[in-house]
Amino acid sequence: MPIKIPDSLPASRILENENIFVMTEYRALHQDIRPLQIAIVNLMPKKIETETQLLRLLGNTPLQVDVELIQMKSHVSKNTSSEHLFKFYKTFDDIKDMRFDGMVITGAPVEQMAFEEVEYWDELCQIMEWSKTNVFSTFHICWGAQAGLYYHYGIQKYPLKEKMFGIFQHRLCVENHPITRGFDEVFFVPHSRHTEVKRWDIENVPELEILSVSEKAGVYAASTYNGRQFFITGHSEYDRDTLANEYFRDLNKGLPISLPENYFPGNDPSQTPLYTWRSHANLLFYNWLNYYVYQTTPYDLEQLDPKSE
Ligand SMILES: CC(=O)SCCNC(=O)CCNC(=O)[C@H](O)C(C)(C)COP(=O)(O)OP(=O)(O)OC[C@H]1O[C@@H](n2cnc3c(N)ncnc32)[C@H](O)[C@@H]1OP(=O)(O)O
Ligand SMILES: N[C@@H](CCO)C(=O)O
Repeated sequence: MPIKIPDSLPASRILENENIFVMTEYRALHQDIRPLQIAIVNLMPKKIETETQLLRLLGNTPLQVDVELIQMKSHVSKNTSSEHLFKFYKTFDDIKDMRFDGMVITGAPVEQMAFEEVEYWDELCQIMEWSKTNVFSTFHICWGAQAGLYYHYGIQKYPLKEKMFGIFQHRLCVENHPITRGFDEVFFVPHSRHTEVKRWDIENVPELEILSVSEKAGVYAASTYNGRQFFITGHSEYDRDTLANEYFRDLNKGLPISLPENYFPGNDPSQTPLYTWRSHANLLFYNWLNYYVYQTTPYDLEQLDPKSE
């Protein structure tokens, strides 16, 4: 939340230079407050698990958040019951005339096929196109980030020789960026993917800025300069045991899988994994919701400007 201090207090200028959010008294008096409208396009197979993970993070602010869960009309989910989807989810047709302050597009286990082979690709493209006019800021995760970078900017994904699997160390590329406010100089995030986007492909797009990288896991976070789109290649939302579940799943199926890096104490899979990315995840979602949604979205969503990429 912003701090309200007299304009002339020395801390005001210092904190403003650090991008710490300082609100003038005038703005504080005139700020209208309403619940934020957030859509979650849930493409993950185990949708209840993902809903819980994302809602835990989106619920960790003093802001009121109204959430719409969105499923794909053009895909029948194998791993989440139709009862659950019928009860709690809407489709794009139901929401296309609405506007949202924020939207999350999740990962999906379809990264090893071409985008165009994904059953719901056309529908997702429709949603991503619509997001330019009907959503203030869109937060893309893992395959969702690859899909967004490809759809909006023509950026390709490439297969990795070995699955990027584990908890990797990251560093910031931009000093005092509001989305990374309060982050430690190095921080840890889970990655679990067979493909990657290349740093130079993103650097070649003038609208995009790289915010964080990992020596081992590559680009972690990028955004448009105006903050209307964020692309996050890791899974900060994952629970303590999500990578363990993926590891044992593949092991039991006889699939080639290495131990997740930097995850089980002593690399012993019988040990409980150390949860080293939770504070990062909370801060990332908190900062997005506060700085790129709540403080900047129009009070009247009908006044939303189209995204200028
Ligand atoms: C790169 C990232 O974004 S990582 C994010 C993805 N991470 C995860 O999904 C982690 C958890 N997932 C899992 O543990 C596994 O995917 C499981 C256990 C849910 C299912 O694994 P499997 O038994 O190998 O495969 P299964 O055939 O059941 O599911 C594969 C998924 O891909 C979907 N899929 C397969 N082919 C296509 C296609 N052409 N178009 C769209 N979806 C497809 C399936 O429908 C299913 O997803 P759904 O449940 O949403 O319908
Ligand atoms: N995180 C995914 C990768 C596949 O897209 C899994 O392990 O299921």
